[in-house]
Order: sequence, then C-alpha cells, then structure tokens
Amino acid sequence: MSNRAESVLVGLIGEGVMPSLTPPMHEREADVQGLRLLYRPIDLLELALPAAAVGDLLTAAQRLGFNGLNITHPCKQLVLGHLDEISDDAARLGAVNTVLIQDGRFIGHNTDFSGFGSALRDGLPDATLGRVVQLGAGGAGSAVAYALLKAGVTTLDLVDVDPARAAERAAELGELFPTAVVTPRTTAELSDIMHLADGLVHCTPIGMAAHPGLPLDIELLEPRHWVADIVYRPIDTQLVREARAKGCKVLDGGRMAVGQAADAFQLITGREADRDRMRAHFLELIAVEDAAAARAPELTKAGH
Ligand SMILES: NC(=O)c1ccc[n+]([C@@H]2O[C@H](COP(=O)([O-])OP(=O)(O)OC[C@H]3O[C@@H](n4cnc5c(N)ncnc54)[C@H](O)[C@@H]3O)[C@@H](O)[C@H]2O)c1
Ligand SMILES: O=C(O)[C@]1(O)C[C@@H](O)[C@@H](O)[C@H](O)C1
Repeated sequence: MSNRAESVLVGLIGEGVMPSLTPPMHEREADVQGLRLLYRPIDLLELALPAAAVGDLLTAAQRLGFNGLNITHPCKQLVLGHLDEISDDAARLGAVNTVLIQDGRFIGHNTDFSGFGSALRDGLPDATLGRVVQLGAGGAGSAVAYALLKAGVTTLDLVDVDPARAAERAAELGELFPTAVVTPRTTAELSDIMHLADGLVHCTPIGMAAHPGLPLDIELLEPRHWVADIVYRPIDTQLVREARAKGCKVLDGGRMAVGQAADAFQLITGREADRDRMRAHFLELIAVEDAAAARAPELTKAGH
C-alpha cells in the first residue's frame, strides 16, 4: 500500500487511447528512476462514454487517488470547463493535455506545444526560424504553430486543405503573436511560398500507415530547408526519408511524442525525465510495432 505522496498514479483520457505509447514511456522512465508509477489508459470508446464525461472522470480520478492525467482527443478543449487553474500558455492556446490533481484541485497545462518546442531545440538546434511553412492546422497543428511562434518564427504560412480552418487558426495566432505575420494559405500556393521558407513543418495525417504518401510535391524541397514531421507511425515517413535523401536536416515525429511525455512526466512527478533515454525506449516500442505490422499488416492499428 502507498499514498499519493509515495507513489504516482496517472491516466490518459480520450478516444482510442489503448495503443498509446505514452503510458509505457512514463512507466519505464519511472522504473529507471526508482519511482513507483502506474499509468492507465482510460478509453472513452471502451467505456462507451461521450467526450462530455471528461468532467466526471476527473472527479473520479481525484477520488481514486490519481496524481495526474493526460487528456487527448476529443477532450482537450472540453476539459477547460472543469479546471481550477490553468497555465498561461494552455489558456492562450485554449487546449489542455495534462491535468495535475493537487489538494483536490485540477490544474491544466499543455505539453504538446512545449514538447514540440523542446523537440525542435534538441533535434534541429541550428534551424533558422525566420519563415516557416506549416501543413495542417488541426488540433496538433495548433499546438505546433504556437510553439513555432514562441520559438521566434516571424513569418508563418499556415496551409490546410480546409481554408476556413487555416483562416481561423491564422487569425487566432496573429492575435496571440501580434509581431509575427501568420498567413492562411492554400495548397495551390505552396510553390510560391516554399522557396521563401527556411523550413517546413508537417502536421497532417499524410504519411501515417493508414494514409501513406507525401503531403507536398517533393520537388518543392531544397537541401537548405529543414523539415519537421509530427507523424511518427512510421517513424521514417516518406516525407522524412525523401527530405533526408535530398540533404535536408530532418526532425521525426517521435521527438514531439517524447517531448510531450517528458514534460508531462516532469509536471506530474516533479522529476526531470531523461529525454534521450525516453526516446531510445520510444524507438524500441515503435520497432516492436513495426515488426508486428510486418507480420500481420491487416492488423496495423491506425493510431497517431
Ligand atoms: N508527434 C506527436 O506527438 C503527435 C501528436 C498528435 C498528432 N500527431 C500526428 O499529427 C497528425 C495530425 O493530428 P491532428 O490531431 O492535428 O489531426 P486533425 O485532424 O485535427 O488535423 C489535421 C489537419 O490536416 C489537414 N489536412 C489534411 N490533409 C491535408 C493536406 N494534404 N494538406 C494540408 N492540410 C491537410 C486537415 O484539414 C486538418 O485540419 C496525426 O495524424 C498524427 O499522425 C502527432
Ligand atoms: O500519446 C498519446 O496517445 C497522446 O494522446 C498524444 C497527445 O494527444 C498528447 O497530448 C497526450 O498527452 C498523449
């Protein structure tokens, strides 16, 4: 038996979270640090619960002695209405993926943006961050764009196949970062804007096992561009492979996945995670999945 101060209980609330690699990443890091930590996926689909149940699940987690939670699709905005306190960045971003449960209070943070920010610093330390083209302005894309602007990007071209979404996100981000220029763009404009850009960030589902292919004409990439993908199943997406072959510096999507987990681990446990060790473990987990998919491709899960 142990109490909340002696061991750590964490959960991940969302739809389809059973294949998530965040629970094993937290558990392995805690094991190595000699900390007793259990991390349970709490899958709304398996529980046949609607997204609106997130408030009740927070209350249940508090009663059952959880120390913290990660929150994912489709609850990152819904959870805002159930928090006692929220970090400035999560409030500005309007999305929470980490909730600390302290003295019966719920405190919200966002480690998606901070995780991408640290991934960029670790994986592409020399990247010029002046002008960037970002493909995809959905949930993850919003956090990534916020991180790019916080990291000092001055001109961000936001491309989405849904022009209304690109326009809405660009307007929101423009208000949050008034000295930056954030412009909604269409895919038809890519050939005009790529030659002006220092780097490309990819935040659409294209390149995942279930959505193979390239999100743009590879001829638009020049060796001087850096390229960051956030898709990590597979870790070497077609974009990552072809950009690398062209001589571009590349950041794979695993860096963000590890970054969000490491930052949440620190917030929840108060201990710093060793990011290199966590990444090595993450790559092991992905390799196990890849081997299983190669044996039985029809069973490949269409997760992140
Ligand atoms: N590395 C990580 O930690 C991490 C975390 C979350 C998601 N992801 C990855 O990011 C991907 C996107 O996640 P999300 O939650 O933002 O999804 P989402 O559905 O909220 O957003 C995807 C956006 O991409 C746009 N889009 C689709 N095809 C496009 C194209 N060809 N060109 C331009 N825009 C296009 C869509 O209109 C949508 O706005 C996921 O599929 C997953 O692989 C990675
Ligand atoms: O690894 C996952 O499955 C996550 O759900 C990915 C992303 O949504 C993060 O914000 C969550 O903390 C964890």
